[in-house]
Amino acid sequence: MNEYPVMIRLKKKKITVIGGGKVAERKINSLLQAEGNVVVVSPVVTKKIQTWVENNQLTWFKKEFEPADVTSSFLVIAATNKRKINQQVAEAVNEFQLLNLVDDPEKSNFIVPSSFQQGNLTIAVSTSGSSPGLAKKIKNDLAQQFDDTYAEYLEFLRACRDEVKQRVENPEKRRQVLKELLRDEFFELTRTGQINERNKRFLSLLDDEKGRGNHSKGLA
Ligand SMILES: C[C@@]1(CC(=O)O)c2cc3[nH]c(cc4nc(cc5[nH]c(cc(n2)[C@H]1CCC(=O)O)[C@@](C)(CC(=O)O)[C@@H]5CCC(=O)O)C(CC(=O)O)=C4CCC(=O)O)c(CCC(=O)O)c3CC(=O)O
Ligand SMILES: NC(=O)C1=CN([C@@H]2O[C@H](COP(=O)(O)OP(=O)(O)OC[C@H]3O[C@@H](n4cnc5c(N)ncnc54)[C@H](O)[C@@H]3O)[C@@H](O)[C@H]2O)C=CC1
Repeated sequence: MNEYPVMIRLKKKKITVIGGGKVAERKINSLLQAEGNVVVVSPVVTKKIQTWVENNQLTWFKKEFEPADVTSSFLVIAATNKRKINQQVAEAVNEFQLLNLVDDPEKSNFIVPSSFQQGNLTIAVSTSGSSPGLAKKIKNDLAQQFDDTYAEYLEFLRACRDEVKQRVENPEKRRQVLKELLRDEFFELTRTGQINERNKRFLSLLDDEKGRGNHSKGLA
């Protein structure tokens, strides 16, 4: 069976993590990056989780798991070191809730890939649980390759995309201009800091398309 990869928007969504150990800490770290409203249920938590509590970045219920803890959660992670407790969490959720058991991929309806972000670029690697360690290794290799030039390049591409949407009506021409921006030349001009030259070349692409001398406000 293949999983279906998605990018979930968690902003302000209630997320409940049962357990507050090393694995819970790792999952919470990325949930906070996504601005989820994180609630932790655990008698004990790591130092780092305590720091997040002190900084009001999450809510901690210092207690053992009870089924009522997960009734109103959008997403639930069972991350205790006790298999039996994690199974009880699985029994407490309904079929419409997102559920991850850190020790039982089969009973989870989602698993977490190894991922990193470089600006608006997200690279996520999954092995469907075959080897989380390999997923991490591949992610680390890719992180070397996709340096911060990509974040800057993506900002440029985003601005161009907005401009093209406004100014080029013909869908085929739109696609053509957007495709031209993926040429190595535009990446290299970004990498070497030749921003004026890069933006000028973009505008000339637009002018070519329109056949007249338009000038952009955003990227001129
Ligand atoms: C199925 C899945 C469910 C889930 O957690 O979503 C799952 C399950 C399990 N992991 C286990 C072990 C380890 N997990 C890691 C690391 C990560 N594990 C992550 C995800 C996933 N782990 C999901 C599948 C992802 C996929 O394959 O696509 C990452 C990618 C994401 C994250 O957790 O944020 C994160 C890397 C983060 C990063 O990039 O830094 C390491 C390495 C390390 O810690 O350095 C080890 C030790 C080495 C090893 O065992 O390989 C065990 C055995 C526990 C035991 O021994 O009892 C189970 C349980 C089982 O297999 O049944
Ligand atoms: N999916 C993954 O990426 C990985 C999963 N694992 C699995 O994750 C499990 C947890 O690992 P760690 O975080 O290292 O363990 P840990 O021992 O550091 O933390 C366990 C946490 O569970 C809490 N807990 C125990 N009983 C509880 C209860 N009744 N209600 C609420 N919280 C309770 C403890 O207070 C503690 O905070 C391991 O047993 C292992 O099977 C391990 C490595 C990676």
